[in-house]
Amino acid sequence: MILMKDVIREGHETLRKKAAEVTFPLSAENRQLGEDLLEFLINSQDPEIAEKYDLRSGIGIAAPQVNRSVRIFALYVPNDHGDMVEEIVVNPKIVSHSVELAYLPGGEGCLSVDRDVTGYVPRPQRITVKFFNLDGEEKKMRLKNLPAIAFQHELDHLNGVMFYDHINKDNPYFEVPNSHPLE
Ligand SMILES: O=CN(O)C[C@@H](CC1CCCC1)C(=O)N1NCCC[C@H]1C(=O)Nc1ccccn1
Ligand code: NI
Repeated sequence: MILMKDVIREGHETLRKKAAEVTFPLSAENRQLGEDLLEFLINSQDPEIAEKYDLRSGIGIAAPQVNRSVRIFALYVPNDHGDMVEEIVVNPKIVSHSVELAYLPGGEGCLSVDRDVTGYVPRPQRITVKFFNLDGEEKKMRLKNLPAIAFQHELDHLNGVMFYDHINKDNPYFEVPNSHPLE
């Protein structure tokens, strides 16, 4: 199982690399990696397991965060209806996005960042994405609000981008035009 000791922190060069696409059929280790990433999220949101193994709660985690520079991440995040978006995402692409932006009113954090970085991280509120599952089947999905923000935060990790790269330097709480805080 993935533990916090396996999560690399800012300053580690892998967090700034562009991760490589994976080919199908997946190698045994890439399939296991995808399963381990999702398992980490589920564990991290279980109070007993999280306390037992000292896990920081996560709604997403990307392979580069455990020092594997491949285009795989997992999501385990509630949508607006309270249903969990539970996905192992391989070779993702954003195919279209809204003009409207959204951001978490409390800003974003990251399991690879052991400090609070204040400021809004504006991202398209709605996205249409394409990716493959572990079996190489292509999936197309429309996401909005928290699942959309999480997907984009994880996709950033595959491109060596950290959430604070998006924060307006001059005014971290800059009310980005056409953007809405997620209530
Ligand atoms: O790359 C992946 N990571 O770095 C884990 C991050 C990913 C999320 C950050 C913003 C969007 C995706 C993560 O899940 N967190 N970051 C550290 C604090 C805890 C946790 C979090 O934001 N939880 C949360 C947020 C909103 C609602 C409910 N829970
Ligand atoms: Ni992160």
